[in-house]
Parts: sequence; structure tokens; C-alpha cells
Amino acid sequence: MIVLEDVWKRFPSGPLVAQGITAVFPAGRATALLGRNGAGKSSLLAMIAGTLRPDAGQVVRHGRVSWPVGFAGAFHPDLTGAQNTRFVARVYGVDSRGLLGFVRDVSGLGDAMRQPVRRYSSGMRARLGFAISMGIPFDMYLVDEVTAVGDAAFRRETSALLKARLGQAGAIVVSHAPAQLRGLCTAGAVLEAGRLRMFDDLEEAIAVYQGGGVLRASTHPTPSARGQAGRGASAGGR
Ligand SMILES: Nc1ncnc2c1ncn2[C@@H]1O[C@H](COP(=O)(O)OP(=O)(O)OP(=O)(O)O)[C@@H](O)[C@H]1O
Repeated sequence: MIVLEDVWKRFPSGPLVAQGITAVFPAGRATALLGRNGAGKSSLLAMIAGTLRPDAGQVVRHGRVSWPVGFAGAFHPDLTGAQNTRFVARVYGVDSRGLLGFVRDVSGLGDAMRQPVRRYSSGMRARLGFAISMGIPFDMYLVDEVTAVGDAAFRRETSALLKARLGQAGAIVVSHAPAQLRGLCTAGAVLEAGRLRMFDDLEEAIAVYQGGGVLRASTHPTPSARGQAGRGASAGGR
């Protein structure tokens, strides 16, 4: 379970991405996190993961929470894919040989596992990050547009694996693709103008997200979206 308590965040000379967000993401439930480009979804995931500090308020994590899956910035560039995998295994206290075998199978990186990560393309790094995160039993997976990575075959495999994992754990999944969210999540949350509205029913969240005009490419909230954001109180756990 993840509890957000009056979380505030504004980037210097940037937008207000969290305006006193109070919410509960329950254990064992997969919640879709929806919002227009630049609403602050990735920033919220980073605060939940603990890699970005809120300006005020706090994030309480119960159980083991993943890093944002698909984010592979934390690997040591001079270590190989295999060495990075063993390192993560030690940090999380899982069997390194078992994790390495899993990552070899799932990542499709082959011989590149023996190359330093600095030589990887961003797609290869994301494959490594995805495979490692799926190989560690987290209680809550944070997923950020993971299927934007790799070719069609890899996307199919990652979707299947993710679905299997989410059957046993909770998750917060960021995606702009309602079809993908319907396949993975049951609940939803809509982030708009720094406020988060929680919905037990994913379809309700998708309807609000689409109805608020937030699917548009514009980075400015429409008057109707602004009105909704103003009315929508940041929700507590329901
Ligand atoms: N480190 C940073 N410093 C300054 N501004 C930042 C930083 N990180 C993000 N931002 C800004 O904060 C806003 C929210 O960014 P974020 O990536 O969290 O949005 P998002 O909802 O995930 O967007 P998208 O759907 O496009 O991925 C954007 O305007 C972005 O430019």
C-alpha cells in the first residue's frame, strides 16, 4: 500500500505538479494513473518511488515498492548488464544467479549482457531495467509507459509478463493507451493541475480523463479541465 499525505511539488520555474495530494493506492490493486502530457505523472511516480523529494508532505510505503519500471537511468555505465543485474540482486536481497538467468531469458539482450551498459541504446537499457524489475518480487510495481519500449514482439512479451506479475501484486501504471490500461488495471486516478482524483472504477477515470479534454496534445489545461480540477478534491483512499 502507498499513502500520499498532503504532497506538494513544484519544479523551480516549472509547473505545480502536486498541490496537496492525499491519496491511498491499496495493496494488491492495479491503478491506472492518467493525465495529459506534462501533468506530472512521471514526477508523481518518482516521488512514490523515493527518487524525487516532495516539497512538502510525505509518501508512506508499506511493502516493497519497485522503481519506475522502464526507467533505466540508475545502472552503472561501466558495469556490464550482467554485473548490474548481480548488483541489483544484492541490493534487494534476491538470489543473483536466479535473477541473472531470468534477465537473460526475458531481456533478449544475449551477448550484450557482457557489454558495459554505457554502450547500450536507450531501448536496450529499458529492456534490462524491465527484465530486472520483473525478476524481483515487489509488492507494488510502478510502471511508466513500459510498452513504449522495444519492438512488437518484445512489447507482447512484456505485456504478458507484466500482467502475470500484476496478478500477484499491486501497481500504479502510467500509460496514454486506454486499451493497455484496461488489460492491466481495475482502478484509476486522474492527475490534473496538481490534483489527483481517485476512482474505484477504471472506466470512470478514463471517461473523466477523456471528457476533460486531457487527451489533447496541448500542455495547457482547457477551461473545462481547469474547472474540473478545481472541483475535484484530492481524494483520500476509497
Ligand atoms: N527535473 C525537472 N526540472 C524541472 N521541470 C521538470 C523536471 N521534471 C519534470 N519537469 C516538468 O514538470 C512537468 C511534469 O513532468 P512529468 O514528466 O512528470 O509529466 P508527465 O505527466 O509524466 O508527462 P508525459 O505524459 O508527457 O510523460 C513538465 O512540465 C516537465 O517539463
